[in-house]
Amino acid sequence: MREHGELVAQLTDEVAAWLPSQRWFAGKDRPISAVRPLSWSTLLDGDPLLLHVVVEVEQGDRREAYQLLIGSRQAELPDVPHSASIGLESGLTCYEASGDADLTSCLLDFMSEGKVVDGLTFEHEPDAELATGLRAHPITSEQSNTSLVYGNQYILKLFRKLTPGVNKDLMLHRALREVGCRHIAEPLGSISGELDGGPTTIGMLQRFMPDAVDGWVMATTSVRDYMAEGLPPEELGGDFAGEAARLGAAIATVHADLARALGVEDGDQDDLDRTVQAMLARLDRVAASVPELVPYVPRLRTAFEKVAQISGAVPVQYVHGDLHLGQVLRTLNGWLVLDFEGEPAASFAERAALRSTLRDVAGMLRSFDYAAQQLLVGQPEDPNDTERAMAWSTRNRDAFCDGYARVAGRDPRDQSDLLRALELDKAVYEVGYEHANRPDWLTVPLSSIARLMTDEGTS
Ligand SMILES: Nc1ncnc2c1ncn2[C@@H]1O[C@H](COP(=O)(O)OP(=O)(O)O)[C@@H](O)[C@H]1O
Ligand SMILES: O=P(O)(O)O[C@H]1O[C@H](CO)[C@@H](O[C@H]2O[C@H](CO)[C@@H](O)[C@H](O)[C@H]2O)[C@H](O)[C@H]1O
Repeated sequence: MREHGELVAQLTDEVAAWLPSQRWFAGKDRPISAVRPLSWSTLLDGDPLLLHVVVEVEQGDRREAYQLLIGSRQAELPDVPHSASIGLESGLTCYEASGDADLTSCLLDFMSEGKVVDGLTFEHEPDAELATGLRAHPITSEQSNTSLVYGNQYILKLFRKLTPGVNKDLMLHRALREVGCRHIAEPLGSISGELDGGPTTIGMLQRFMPDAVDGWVMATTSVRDYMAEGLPPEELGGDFAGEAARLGAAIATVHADLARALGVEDGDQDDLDRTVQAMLARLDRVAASVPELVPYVPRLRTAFEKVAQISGAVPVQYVHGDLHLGQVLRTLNGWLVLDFEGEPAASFAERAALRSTLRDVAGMLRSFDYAAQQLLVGQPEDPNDTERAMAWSTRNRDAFCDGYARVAGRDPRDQSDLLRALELDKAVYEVGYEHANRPDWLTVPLSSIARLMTDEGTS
């Protein structure tokens, strides 16, 4: 089909060896059996060369599509991290090019010009005028995709694992912008290609907030202060509870905006039954690959089955789907919510499904636990540290729920069975996520499950 297919085909073994060391590669739980190119586009020709490549990664019965930006030069590796090097092929140095600012500026230029380049469509949103010629650097914070910041003005997220169709992140950002939501970074452009015969979003451009700090950084700084000082949380300079309450209020506002933009449906018993089935299925799936989860399975099942007995309808709507502290940014003007893509491992249908807003509340409550516990990872067990970490978590979880309740007019803690089950379901998801992505962190969700199972999960 397009030029440079031979180079792409020759690189597959090198790509297979290189993928497992990439933070964004979500298949670290199984060996790779094959890598096959699905499509490639030449974005810059000559020396250097920039190729956009979609590969299918086969791991036993699992097949997933990932996108790569491959740079290739006759010279040695340019100034990019050593880990970017993929291999030498036909005398060319081939490397992951997202860190090569000489190559990546064309992505913004193409969006600004609204170009179609070798099968990829670059667009700006109808009312957006984009600057050109800006150089980009990849962000360094924890993330499942790869984001490039252009001149402190724009941020382009390249979705690594691809699912066919318009990405939910882009779809919900557009809907929220339509209703004037104050808590999102404005969507400005997108890149799409083709996967499984249909147009598929591969990148989204948004306004970059240079003055922003992400919630995870703020929260973990506060935890560190708390663990180091030995003072009650409210006496600390870095107390996070006020922010946690404002964050709760912002999330309730985003939920109301999503409902205004895209509607709310009355949930029924079938919805609850489906929720329980999905929780049980996820539990079985994760327990089958993570033996450490197995002892908790019977009690987790009981907590999930309780959801089917909830009386009264639980309304459903579009929600964020994977809300945590790394998905929210504190700017000078308040909290912004990022990344409405949903859980990276979920299928397209799961991400598109309407859900209870409590799912997002549960996600954020889990994140307060994570922030509190991450300092303990790899440390010898000390009950005092654990107690302090949990005190920080409880204080901030309560503040978040208070802020949410003030705006929503209903307190999420009032639906305790559903909230607890959703939190446990999220923790089960995290066990699977950590097992596949960050095995060293597996103890974080596992210890939460152990605790939630013994203390009946009061928040
Ligand atoms: N508009 C923005 N302005 C400033 N920083 C941003 C913006 N969007 C994302 N970020 C930074 O990038 C990080 C990852 O973004 P996110 O959309 O959550 O990516 P991923 O889906 O890969 O996890 C965030 O935690 C935040 O630090
Ligand atoms: O941000 P993503 O959409 O990529 O979400 C995935 O990665 C997250 C980690 O980067 C992961 O979140 C888990 O770790 C966070 C700390 O790094 C913590 O705040 C979250 O509560 C915890 O779930 C997320 O689950 C995963 O889908």
